Amino acid sequence: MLNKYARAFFTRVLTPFAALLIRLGVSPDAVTLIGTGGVMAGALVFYPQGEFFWGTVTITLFVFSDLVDGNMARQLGRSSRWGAFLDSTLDRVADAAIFGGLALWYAGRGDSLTLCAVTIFCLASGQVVSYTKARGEAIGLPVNVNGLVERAERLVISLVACGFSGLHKFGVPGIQILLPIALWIVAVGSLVTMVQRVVTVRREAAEADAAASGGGAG
Ligand SMILES: CCCCCCCC/C=C\CCCCCCCC(=O)OC[C@H](COP(=O)(O)O[C@@H]1[C@H](O)[C@H](OP(=O)(O)O)[C@@H](O)[C@H](O)[C@H]1O)OC(=O)CCCCCCC/C=C\CCCCCCCC
Ligand SMILES: Nc1ccn([C@@H]2O[C@H](COP(=O)(O)O)[C@@H](O)[C@H]2O)c(=O)n1
Ligand SMILES: [Mg+2]
Ligand SMILES: [Mg+2]
Repeated sequence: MLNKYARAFFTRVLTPFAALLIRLGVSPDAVTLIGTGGVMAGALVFYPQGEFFWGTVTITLFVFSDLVDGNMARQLGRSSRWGAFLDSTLDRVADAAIFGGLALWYAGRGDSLTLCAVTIFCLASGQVVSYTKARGEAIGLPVNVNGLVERAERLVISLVACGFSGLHKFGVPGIQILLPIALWIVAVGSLVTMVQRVVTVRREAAEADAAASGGGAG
């Protein structure tokens, strides 16, 4: 949904910044790599210590690089297969760091085995959601479904809740409840999305196989 409706807005907003980076001689791959490094650092340094506000601020500064790198590649007329591979692969790394950092918090001083498990489920199911599409497309299917909770939704729900939960440390009472609520929403939403994509791939695969065997018989 966000990918459909918010992308155009962010493309407009980020295009001048992407153009500036190009003029400075920065490459799209460098933006992809630095952005991922920044997200990983924010997540793995701050979240395991329960510093959700500063972790989220750091991650937010870098996560938009994922919209800038593709924008730069398109402005340069240099969108490439390698760039698409690098972008998607490092998305998985960044997501693993975000939910991994939160899982480390709950496994340690956050002291909740249940929320640690829910967070690990968010991490794993998010990766599987992305894999279903990548694998479906790799076997030649269109995978004509995005599903309820894509990556942008997973990130926005988790990061907004994390950032606000972090205000607890600045004296806002009760606000830390937002993070567990968000993690449950992302977990359930990712499960639904996984099922939506698997069902779509199953239908598309059956149709493609039927068309292929029908074509062979004729
Ligand atoms: C006082 C309170 C403190 C608050 C602290 C700050 C809170 C900040 C909160 C949030 C900021 C969140 C920003 C998140 C931005 C996410 C941008 C992003 O990375 O989007 C990813 C996506 C890129 O698409 P790709 O094509 O590169 O990726 C594909 C995707 O990963 C596929 O995954 P799948 O969906 O299948 O699981 C893969 O399959 C594929 O391989 C891969 O290539 O970009 C988009 O989707 C575009 C839409 C971006 C929409 C961003 C919306 C940000 C909106 C709101 C920010 C809200 C801020 C509110 C703060 C409130 C605080 C007061
Ligand atoms: N280093 C990169 C990163 C991305 N691309 C191209 O952009 C597409 C992704 O666009 P986003 O707006 O989602 O970032 C990707 O599929 C590549 O075509 C690139 O070439 N090099
Ligand atoms: Mg990108
Ligand atoms: Mg990306």
